[in-house]
Amino acid sequence: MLSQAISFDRDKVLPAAVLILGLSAIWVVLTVVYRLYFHPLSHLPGPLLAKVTDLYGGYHAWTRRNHYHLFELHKKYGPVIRYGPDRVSFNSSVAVKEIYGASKPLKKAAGYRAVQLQKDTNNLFSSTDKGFHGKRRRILGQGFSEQAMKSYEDIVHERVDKFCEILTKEAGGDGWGATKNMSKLCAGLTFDVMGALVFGQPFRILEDESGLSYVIDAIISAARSVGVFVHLPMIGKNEFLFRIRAILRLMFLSLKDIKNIKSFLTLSSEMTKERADKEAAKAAGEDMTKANGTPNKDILGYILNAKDPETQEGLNLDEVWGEARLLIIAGSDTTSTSLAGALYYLARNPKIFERLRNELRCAFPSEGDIWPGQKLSKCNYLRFVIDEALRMACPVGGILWRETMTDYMVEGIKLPKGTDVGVPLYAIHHNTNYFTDPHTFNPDRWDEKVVGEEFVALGKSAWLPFQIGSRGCIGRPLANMELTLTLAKVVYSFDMKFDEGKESLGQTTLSDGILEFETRDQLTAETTGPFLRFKRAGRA
Ligand code: HEM
Repeated sequence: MLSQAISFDRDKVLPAAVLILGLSAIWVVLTVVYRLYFHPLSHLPGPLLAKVTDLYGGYHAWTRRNHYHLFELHKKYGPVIRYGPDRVSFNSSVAVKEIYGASKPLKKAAGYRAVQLQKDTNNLFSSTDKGFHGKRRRILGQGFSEQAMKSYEDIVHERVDKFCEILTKEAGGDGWGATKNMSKLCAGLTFDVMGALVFGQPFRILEDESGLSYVIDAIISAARSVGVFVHLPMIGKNEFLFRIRAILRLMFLSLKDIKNIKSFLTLSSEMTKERADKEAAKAAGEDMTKANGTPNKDILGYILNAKDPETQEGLNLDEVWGEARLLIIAGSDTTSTSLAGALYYLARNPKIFERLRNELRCAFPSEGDIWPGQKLSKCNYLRFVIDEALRMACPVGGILWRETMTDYMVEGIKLPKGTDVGVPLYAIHHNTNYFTDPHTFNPDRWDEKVVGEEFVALGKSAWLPFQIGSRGCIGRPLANMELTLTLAKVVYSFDMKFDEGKESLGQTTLSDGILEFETRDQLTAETTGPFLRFKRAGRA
């Protein structure tokens, strides 16, 4: 009986399986042939596999060297590459304007849904809907106004001073402090600043007192999967894959990572609730303390009270929590990468370091006089050093995909509706059409008096660490405040040198043997080092 049943099943199942396999194989072959020879983008150059499947880009995102890979590919294939069946990468400033400029018929690509932090709640960063984004940006924008920025100065200043204090902690008889892994220390600073600015209380990671340094690990590990998913449009487009993305994420996480992420979720939820309760308990404005004659608040203080100027709607607690987490994530890694990058290039270039110190010492009688504001923004060389660090070690070095909402032309190339397009930031920042010797750290390239107005304008057209347009970085003024203040204070007061045994850590060698500070791209970046030692410097 049993053998009869099996043979009966086999008689039916086998041909069905063969049929399904056969049809699938035909479907795969037809899809490949279509994508290679008949697709509207089939005439564009690019790696064969990328033309056939998005898994090619997904794989390179997984290696976290996608930005370096795109740079090499553009060198090989030219300014336009097909980097997925329906994806095109452009390496030109014309494309920057046509893709990211204001009022273009493009929106964030479907891959961004992967950045959605809560199940069904979008945030400012993840939303692909222009209407939703406009409303949300009007609300969050109130936490980044000029007046708001002024009110944050005290908090940032306090954390930067703590950062400086740590540099020569444990100094020996020769005055040189113990070696510091600057990626770690800069992350401590920027996470502390974001904790203080978002929730009104620093995480105190710098002091290593609070036991909250796991927050950094949690965010870095969570970013790994996001950095891959954002390059896999199927995760945003296919509802099933989108719903199971939490399970897919497990492939990128260890048990420790999961524990850290869970703890961060609980912590941020509790801090948001606590902050909202405080705000509710007081009349608006009652919790302001005076600093420099301006009201002192944190970002949640603004967000909790903010209303969309057009609709008068505010955010509910869940939405506030989502935005709070987004701000911690978006505002910490990015700024710490730029800071670590700038310190790496300053340590590598003692003449540039000295010139910067001279500028600062002429501008300020003592370190204590360094404060955000006009005097600091007039330090042009400091600005050039930061802009150059943001070019070389761009914290978001990959490609930020946008989807065409109609048939659309970029660089004269007709793209069907639904095509993902973008400009890879690392690649354009190292494009010789805009930057001579692009792998050389040269702040003078931003000085009109040295290279001329035209040349600076050319560079600026291809410099977009904060992205441009309506989806550009909302936190740019805050990042600028942190970067200028920290670098000014460090360079003003400290000598620095590499730890000789660890000098080569945290660097990468590109294909032609060029050495650079390594950024491991996972939408934002993970970095190591530089490993530096500091000593309080006397005044000549
Ligand atoms: C040097 C530091 C920073 C760099 C290089 C940077 C870079 C960027 C870039 C390239 C984008 C566009 C991303 C995209 O199109 O997908 C962006 C967006 C964003 N950034 Fe930053 N960022 C920095 C610091 C900050 C800080 C300090 C904050 C918050 C306090 C912040 C919050 C955000 C938010 C919320 C968005 C989404 C804006 C929107 O879609 O409207 N960033 N950033």
